[in-house]
Amino acid sequence: MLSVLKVEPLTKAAFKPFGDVIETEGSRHFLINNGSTERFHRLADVDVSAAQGEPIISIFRAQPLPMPFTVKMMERHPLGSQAFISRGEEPFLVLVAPPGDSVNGDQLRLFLTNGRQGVNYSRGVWHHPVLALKPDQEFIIIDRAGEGNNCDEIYFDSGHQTVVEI
Ligand SMILES: NC(=O)N[C@@H](O)C(=O)O
Ligand code: NI
Repeated sequence: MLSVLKVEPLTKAAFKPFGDVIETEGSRHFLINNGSTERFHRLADVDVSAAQGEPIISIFRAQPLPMPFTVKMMERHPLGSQAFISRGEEPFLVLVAPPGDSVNGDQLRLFLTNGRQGVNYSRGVWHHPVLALKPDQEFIIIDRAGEGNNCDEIYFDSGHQTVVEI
């Protein structure tokens, strides 16, 4: 059986089961620095303290997958959240499924960011590794360093094929 995933626009409400949308639009903010700066405050929480984890900041330089592609696997980070913020105003794809012991193809949700949004996957949320849309697309990553296995992967058999195309 083959199903083609529908691309959804990324909104805070739609993404709530999976984590946070990191954006200025519609976000709480207030003036600081004597009125010269707007602070868009606590857009997401960095949840990495399980098993004495520590928050780290990295940069990913990613290459796009050829489109359309068949979803072969998903991963999750059971010990920490993971945030992706595109360094340029570049949209990217976000493929997620709710936390749980496994992933059914019909639980997959595919979002397209508007170029001014990042995402913070909550701990344990299934997601596809970063899905860049441009060559050498760079992302600022905020996630966990520390002991323990923080990456579970799940591979789909060829029975139910889910295709991503935009
Ligand atoms: N492996 C790694 O650091 N990146 C993945 O977790 C990912 O979500 O891209
Ligand atoms: Ni990840």
